[in-house]
Amino acid sequence: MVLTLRRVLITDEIAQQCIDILKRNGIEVVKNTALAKNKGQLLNEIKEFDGLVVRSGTKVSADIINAGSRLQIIGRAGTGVDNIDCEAATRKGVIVMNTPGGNTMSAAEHTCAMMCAMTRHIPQGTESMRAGRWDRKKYMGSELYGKTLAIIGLGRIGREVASRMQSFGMTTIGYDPLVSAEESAEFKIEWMELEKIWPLADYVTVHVPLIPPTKNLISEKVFNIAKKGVRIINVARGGIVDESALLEALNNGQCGGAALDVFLEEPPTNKDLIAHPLCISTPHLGASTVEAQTRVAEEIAQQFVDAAEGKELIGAVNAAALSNALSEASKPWVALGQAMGALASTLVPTVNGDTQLQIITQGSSMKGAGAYLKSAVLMGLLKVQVNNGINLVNAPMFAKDNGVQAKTEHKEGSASQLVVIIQQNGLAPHQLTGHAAGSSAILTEMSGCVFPNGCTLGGNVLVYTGPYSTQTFPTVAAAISQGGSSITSYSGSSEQKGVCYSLVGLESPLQNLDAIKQNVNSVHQVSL
Ligand SMILES: NC(=O)c1ccc[n+]([C@@H]2O[C@H](COP(=O)([O-])OP(=O)(O)OC[C@H]3O[C@@H](n4cnc5c(N)ncnc54)[C@H](O)[C@@H]3O)[C@@H](O)[C@H]2O)c1
Ligand SMILES: O=C(O)[C@H](O)COP(=O)(O)O
Repeated sequence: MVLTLRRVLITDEIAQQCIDILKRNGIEVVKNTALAKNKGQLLNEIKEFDGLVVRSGTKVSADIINAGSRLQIIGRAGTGVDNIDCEAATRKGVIVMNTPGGNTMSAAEHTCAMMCAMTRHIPQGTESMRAGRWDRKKYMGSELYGKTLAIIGLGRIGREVASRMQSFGMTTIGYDPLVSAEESAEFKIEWMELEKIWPLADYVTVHVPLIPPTKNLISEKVFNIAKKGVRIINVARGGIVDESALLEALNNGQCGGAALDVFLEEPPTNKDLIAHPLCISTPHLGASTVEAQTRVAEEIAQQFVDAAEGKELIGAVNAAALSNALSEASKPWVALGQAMGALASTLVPTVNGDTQLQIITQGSSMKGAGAYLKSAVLMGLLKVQVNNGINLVNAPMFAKDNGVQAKTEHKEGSASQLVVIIQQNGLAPHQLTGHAAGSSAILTEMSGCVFPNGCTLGGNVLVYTGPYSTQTFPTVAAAISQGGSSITSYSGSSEQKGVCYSLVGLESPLQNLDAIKQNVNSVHQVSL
């Protein structure tokens, strides 16, 4: 899959470095931040661009993505991709990428700053002095020292917040379903289940993505079992803290303070929450530092350039297979997977909901390769049927839509190889085996028939079966020549149960296979 990035549209405020890097690499850039708030115009404009760069301000909905007839890549200069319909992008084969590490420090520092400011009433004190008051008694604070901070989400930002607040003398406890207690202990965070955390925490800070399990994570139920006066910090995403429950808890004293950088709707519509004397807030400023903005602008631009040059694909959130397809070591394996998928499609009457695939990686160097080779095999398998732009990004989704079941398995062993088994209900399974040699994809076995010298896969290939006969190849060769093509390679397999496979490389595809059909058991034409 080659990206052709000629024109890129930027619809949010991004540092100049992004534009400079893209332009230096011959990419035309249009920056129009007004489009973030004008969906109608964006729907119209997007048609003219190959790439789109946004921050959190532009809602990249399914209709915008589908209107982007030449759109190939969406870049998020930042972390959260919840403003991008990633499912719609994947379905259309559009890569979504972000720059997750670029603003970690800024977001962590903002979290800590808000925690301090909330605890010592700094915004309220500033406001009162601006109003000419000297309210020393009203703004009595408390110490962070000795208090317990619960960190929900122990990823990049959560860990940075932990180390900073530990230096204030806070005890850090936390939860993350993907981080073990042992790993968490390495960051001096005591891992606990959420139910245990709530009654212990003086402060709760959330650093999770907004996904269905984290929506309203901090709810009325949590406030009911939390320590009276618990303070809440949200520099992650609006919607993780239930804003109505928070307001209610601030009003009834169950919550002693809130520090919010992000909101369910931005700008926020819950004015009573923002106006509450115990709530301090900032307009989504977590990543708004010169350093973070420079980093994310440079990173997203460089990632676009590298992807366009086919060098590497960094930061793609919906294209694991494609990321691997650009690495030198994986490239021939991805090509092999696609070719074996296409050959597998010739072994069943039609690929449908009855089709089951088993993708087996063998050899220690292939451990973990199943995840991306599955996309490659599915792309090859479905390519013939799905005309509508199937690629390594959307192949698993098309497979799911078609009811194709695909399982991966890894087996240890000294030799590295890929095995694809295709089966349909009531029919015998067929197995294909292959490996990569240098930059070539080699098929060694097809349905029990062995290619003694291996068959190098690629290009337009005619696959025919029949009993071994010295007569068959000359008649097929004559038909190819009459059909206006010529032969570039030939591989014949051993005979198994009276059948052998022949793979004939063609200079150009044939329009009609009728002349060949008369002389063989079966014939298919595939592009590998
Ligand atoms: N306010 C800002 O300007 C700003 C800046 C940067 C990032 N963010 C946001 O901060 C959040 C965290 O960013 P990050 O870079 O640390 O992400 P990350 O991916 O490094 O960490 C997120 C962690 O949350 C964990 N998690 C997922 N589901 C969970 C659940 N149900 N309970 C507990 N933990 C769960 C994940 O396992 C992961 O470890 C994201 O929502 C991001 O969009 C906001
Ligand atoms: O997820 C992120 O990276 C932050 O929320 C920053 O968003 P922003 O780029 O719109 O400031």
